[in-house]
Amino acid sequence: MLRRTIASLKSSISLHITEEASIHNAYHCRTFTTQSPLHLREKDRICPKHIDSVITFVLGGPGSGKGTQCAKIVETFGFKHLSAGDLLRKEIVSDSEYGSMILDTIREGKIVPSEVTVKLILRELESGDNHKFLIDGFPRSEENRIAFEHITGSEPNFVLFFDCPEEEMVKRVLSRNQGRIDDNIDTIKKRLKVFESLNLPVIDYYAKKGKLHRINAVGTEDEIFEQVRPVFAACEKKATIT
Ligand SMILES: Nc1ncnc2c1ncn2[C@@H]1O[C@H](COP(=O)(O)OP(=O)(O)O)[C@@H](O)[C@H]1O
Ligand SMILES: Nc1ccn([C@@H]2O[C@H](COP(=O)(O)OP(=O)(O)O)[C@@H](O)[C@H]2O)c(=O)n1
Ligand SMILES: [Mg+2]
Repeated sequence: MLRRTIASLKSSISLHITEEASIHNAYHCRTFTTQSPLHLREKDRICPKHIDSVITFVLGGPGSGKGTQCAKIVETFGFKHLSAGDLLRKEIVSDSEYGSMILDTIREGKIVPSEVTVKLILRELESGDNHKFLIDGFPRSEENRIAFEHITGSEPNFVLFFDCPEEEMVKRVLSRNQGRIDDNIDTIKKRLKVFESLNLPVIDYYAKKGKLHRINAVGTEDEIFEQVRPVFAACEKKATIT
């Protein structure tokens, strides 16, 4: 099914998804018509495998501590961690057709086209048996968000936002020491601008939908996790009750 999904995505997703039949091969079940912000008349579909999934988006500026807190959530609550940035970096070294485009985009602090990123995320959602996912660093733009919703037919159960002052983010990124091509002051400045102009609207969108959990990202890693823990504990409790 995964191969079919990827094949159909390759041919159909330039944000003008018209090949309903090919997507329908991979996604059947509930369908209804929606009018999207991109004015696409779409069938919203839910992948059978995702019906019972818990999907959490983890947002925040560069260096706000998303990856660090995701590791703690994985350890404590057994989620599978999908970092959009890591998936894109793996794609660069895997000789993929998109590698050089992704490298250039990351070096410039810009956002990789949604069809590429969503495809990589979908591949991970489809693999393995875990049904609880943390999708870290995604969606980073309204285009990312809309593409995910259209392609998977799903929305996140909830969204974490690590709210961190810029100075602190810059300090953390500059001392991250992971050899990343985008962890330099020039690219960080660009990433912060992109965060403000493209990612904040997504955060606002989920706040308005009542799905956003804002976390104060200043403090020790453990202090921050104590704000994160109740969000997931409540989610576990709800799953036990229902
Ligand atoms: N609460 C914290 N206080 C200080 N440094 C932190 C904290 N959380 C993470 N870091 C460090 O900041 C850097 C960026 O964290 P990371 O989790 O990679 O952020 P993001 O994924 O949001 O870019 C890393 O070097 C990490 O060890
Ligand atoms: N949804 C995404 C996520 C990351 N990216 C790219 O990957 C880079 C690194 O993302 P990341 O999530 O690993 O970065 P951090 O916020 O963890 O520092 C971003 O600056 C973008 O260039 C993207 O294009 N689209
Ligand atoms: Mg990260």
